[in-house]
Amino acid sequence: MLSVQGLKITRGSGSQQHSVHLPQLELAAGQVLAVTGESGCGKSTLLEALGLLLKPQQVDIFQLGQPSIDIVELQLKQNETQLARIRAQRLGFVLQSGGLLPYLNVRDNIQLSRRILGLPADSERLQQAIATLRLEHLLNKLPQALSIGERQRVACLRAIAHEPQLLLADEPTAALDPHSARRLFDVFLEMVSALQLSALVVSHDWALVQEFNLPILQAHSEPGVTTFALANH
Ligand SMILES: Nc1ncnc2c1ncn2[C@@H]1O[C@H](COP(=O)(O)OP(=O)(O)OP(=O)(O)O)[C@@H](O)[C@H]1O
Repeated sequence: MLSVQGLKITRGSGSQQHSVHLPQLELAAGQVLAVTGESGCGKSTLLEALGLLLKPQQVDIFQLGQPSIDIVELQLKQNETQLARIRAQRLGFVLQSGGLLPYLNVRDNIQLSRRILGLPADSERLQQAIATLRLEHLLNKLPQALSIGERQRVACLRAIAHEPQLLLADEPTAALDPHSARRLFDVFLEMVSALQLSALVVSHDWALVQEFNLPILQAHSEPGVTTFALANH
């Protein structure tokens, strides 16, 4: 669950300044939104703010998870310890860069977030997802021995392995062929439904977004300002 009102983030300064606004967003458990907009409009910036990696200049309401936590209060109090704990427990990230740890094999990369939280390293759900994404034969390999697309699939699985409440994925299918991209979305949506996560997925893949009938959070850009709002279906 995610509830946000009056979110503003400003990056850069002077003529390079760029503001990203999210006037309102309510995301229920089990709901997925596709985030779309042109390159440089602020999609990653928005995800970083919702992922507590970037503190917004302004935000009126920012509630996260179940039971709901008041992020505004924690940010006002600069309670970095608690914010870091929420990031680790409740959030899952798929970064554009993949972000796998190069010295851990695929199995350890996937299990890392579970181990950090003291959960059993493996779970039946995780095994199933590994099988669906056809990653079994890669489990003992290091990331450098994987193709870009394989790394991206591992990064996606790692983001949901600890069963977070909010998944933030930045172009998770960018490096995948259409068939693998579809399979990845299948796994995502299955996990979202099974775990009752909320998810925001940045995607330029219109065909995929339409095929899965995802509601869209659309960027509306003017010079120096981007506003995100739900698109009418
Ligand atoms: N660390 C930073 N410091 C200052 N400005 C930044 C920083 N990161 C991004 N920007 C600027 O903020 C704006 C939004 O960037 P952002 O990466 O969020 O866009 P995006 O929509 O995700 O782009 P893309 O689709 O190309 O990944 C851009 O003008 C970018 O140059």
